[in-house]
Amino acid sequence: MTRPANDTFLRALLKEPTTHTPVWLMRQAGRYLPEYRETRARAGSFMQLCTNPGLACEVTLQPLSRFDLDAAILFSDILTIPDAMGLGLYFTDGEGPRFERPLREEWAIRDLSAPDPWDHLRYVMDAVAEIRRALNNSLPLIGFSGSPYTLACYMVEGASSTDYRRIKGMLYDRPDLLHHILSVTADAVTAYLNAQIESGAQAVMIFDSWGGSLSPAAYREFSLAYMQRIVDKLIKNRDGERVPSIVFTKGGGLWLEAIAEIGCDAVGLDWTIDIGEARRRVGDRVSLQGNIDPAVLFASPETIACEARKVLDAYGPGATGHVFNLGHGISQFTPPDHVKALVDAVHEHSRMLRLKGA
Ligand SMILES: Cc1c2[nH]c(c1CCC(=O)O)Cc1[nH]c(c(CCC(=O)O)c1C)Cc1[nH]c(c(CCC(=O)O)c1C)Cc1[nH]c(c(C)c1CCC(=O)O)C2
Repeated sequence: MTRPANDTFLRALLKEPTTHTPVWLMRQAGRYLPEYRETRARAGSFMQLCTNPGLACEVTLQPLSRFDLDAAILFSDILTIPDAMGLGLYFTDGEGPRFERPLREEWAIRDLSAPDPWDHLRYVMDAVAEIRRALNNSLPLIGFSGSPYTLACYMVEGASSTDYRRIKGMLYDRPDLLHHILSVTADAVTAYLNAQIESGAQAVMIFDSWGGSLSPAAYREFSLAYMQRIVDKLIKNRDGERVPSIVFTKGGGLWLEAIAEIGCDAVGLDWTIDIGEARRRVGDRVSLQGNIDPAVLFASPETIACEARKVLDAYGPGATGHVFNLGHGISQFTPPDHVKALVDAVHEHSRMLRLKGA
C-alpha cells in the first residue's frame, strides 16, 4: 500500500527513523471542540453520531483541520461491541454509558455470542472506509477496540464503576463464567479489528482502560492473555503488510515488560511512569506511545510547551520509537488553543533534537 503522505506515525510504530516525533491525542475529536458539539447536536445523540458514517467522518476530521496532528482516529466508541451483542447501550447526560441488560445471569452469559462485524457493526466499517476516502492518503487512520476485560467491566457492571464489585466478585467466585465472557468477547474484538483493517484502518489500538485495577496475577490471566490472543490473530492489510498494533493498559506501568512480550508493536503509557524509564525497561522490543498528563493542558501555553519538551527529553536520544500522546483522553474542559500549543511544541522540539543528532 502506498504509505500516507505523512507517515511519521507508522514509521515511529515500526521503529523507522522520522524527522519529528509524531503526535495525536486520545479523544482528539470530542466535546472540547465547539464544532464537535455543533455536529453532535445536529446528530441528536452520541450514538446517532457514531452510527452515521458521514457524521462520524466529519467529526474525525475536525481536530485535523485545527491542529497539525500526525494521525486520525476513527470516531466511534469501545462499547459498540457489547451493544451489538444485544446489551442495549445508551448514554445519559452526565452519567456516561449504561446498558439496559447487563450480563449478570449465568444463562445470559452462556447465550452470549460474538457479533458478525459486517452485519451488526457495518456502520463502523462504513465510517472507516469513508474516513479513508476523505483523508485521501494524507494521514494514517487508527482503528480501535476496547480490551475484552474492559468491555466485560461495562457489560457486567452495566455502567462505569468505581469499585468493580460485580465483575471482581465473579472473577474470584466464578472465574469460569468470566473466562467465558472474555473468550467470546476476544473473538468479537478480533473479528471487529480485522474488519476495520479490511475496511482500511492502517494501525489498531486496544484500549484496556480498566485492566490496571487488577492484581498482577489477575491482570495476566484475565486481561493480558486475551489481548495476546487478539494481537496473535490480527490480519495483514490488503497488500500483505503488517498493520501495527498499540496496547494501552491504563495503570499498567508495573507490567510493561509483560505487555511488551505479547507481540504488539507499541505500548501506550499513562502519565504515572517516566517514559525514559519505560524505554529502558522494554528496550527495543516495542515502541512507546504517551505520556503527558492530560491536566497539563489546563496550564498556560508556555508551560504546556515546557512540559512537552520534558517528555521528549525524558524519552531520550534516537530518532524513532516514540509516538507522543496524552496519558489518557483529553478533558472536555480543555481550551482548543492549548492543544495547538502542545502539538506545535512537540514538532518543534523533536525536530530540533533530530538536527542536534540527539
Ligand atoms: C472507557 C472508554 C469508553 N470509550 C472509549 C474508552 C477507552 C478510552 C478511555 O479509557 O477513555 C474510547 C473512545 N471513545 C471515543 C473515542 C473516539 C476516538 C478519539 O477521538 O479518540 C474513543 C477511542 C469517543 C467518545 N466516547 C464518549 C464521548 C463523549 C460523548 C458525548 O459527546 O457526550 C466521546 C467523544 C462517551 C463515552 N464512552 C465511554 C465513556 C466512559 C464515555 C463517557 C465519557 C465522558 O462523558 O467523558 C467508554
